[in-house]
Amino acid sequence: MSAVLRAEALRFAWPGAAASCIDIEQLEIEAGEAVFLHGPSGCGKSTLLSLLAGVLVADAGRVALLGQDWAALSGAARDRQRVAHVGYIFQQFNLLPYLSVLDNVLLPCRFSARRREQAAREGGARAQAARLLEDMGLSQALWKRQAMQLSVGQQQRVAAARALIGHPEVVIADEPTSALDEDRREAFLDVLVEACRANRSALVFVSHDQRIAARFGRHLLLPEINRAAELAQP
Ligand SMILES: Nc1ncnc2c1ncn2[C@@H]1O[C@H](COP(=O)(O)OP(=O)(O)OP(=O)(O)O)[C@@H](O)[C@H]1O
Repeated sequence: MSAVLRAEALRFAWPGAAASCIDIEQLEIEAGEAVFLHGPSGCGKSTLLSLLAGVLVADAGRVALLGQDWAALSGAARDRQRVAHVGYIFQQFNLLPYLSVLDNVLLPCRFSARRREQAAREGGARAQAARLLEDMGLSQALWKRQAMQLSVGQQQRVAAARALIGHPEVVIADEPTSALDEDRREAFLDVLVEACRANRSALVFVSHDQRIAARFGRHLLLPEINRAAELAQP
């Protein structure tokens, strides 16, 4: 089996912090796996996602995406690697506020030839963006609006469409359903989980919401693998 994400002897401390935030001996995530990552507030879930996606770089040990060690790349090369292979739904969405909804979704295809080529197999980037937005329940009337003019729940769904366009090998989602009502949440998960399953994208999904855990094939309680959390216990 080939892991799309692999962490070994991974250690990370936030600058100025007295102790490590992340200390994980080994973690492998395979293509097509749907991982529900959970644990108490502050246990390091978002930090781990940032390390897996090369937004943060390990202090010690290694994190590799598709066999490529993030630490071996320059900052610019990490950005290119991330946009080519990772769809990231941040807790704060990170949409470009003045760009239209549609242009936000198209961004990965603008910056990555790989994502563009993948989208081209399904009728082109614009057609795929349109399909994803429709699947997410965002009507065409919204597509030309600036992202900042959308509600929080609508922005979450735009961020998800942007993460999925061009079928990245890894989709990372940091509490992406927090602002959605129950119907929207279920529809959102239907689209996200099914898109990842169909494309064999690994999905790493952080949530406190145990009601949705059953949708995921693998459950990872972070304090069980994070020695830093264990050591931090009184
Ligand atoms: N930018 C930062 N600078 C310094 N410390 C940080 C930063 N971001 C997070 N931390 C610290 O790292 C620890 C883990 O935070 P993290 O956000 O990864 O936890 P989490 O499990 O995702 O929490 P939550 O469920 O509340 O979102 C916390 O102690 C937090 O204060």
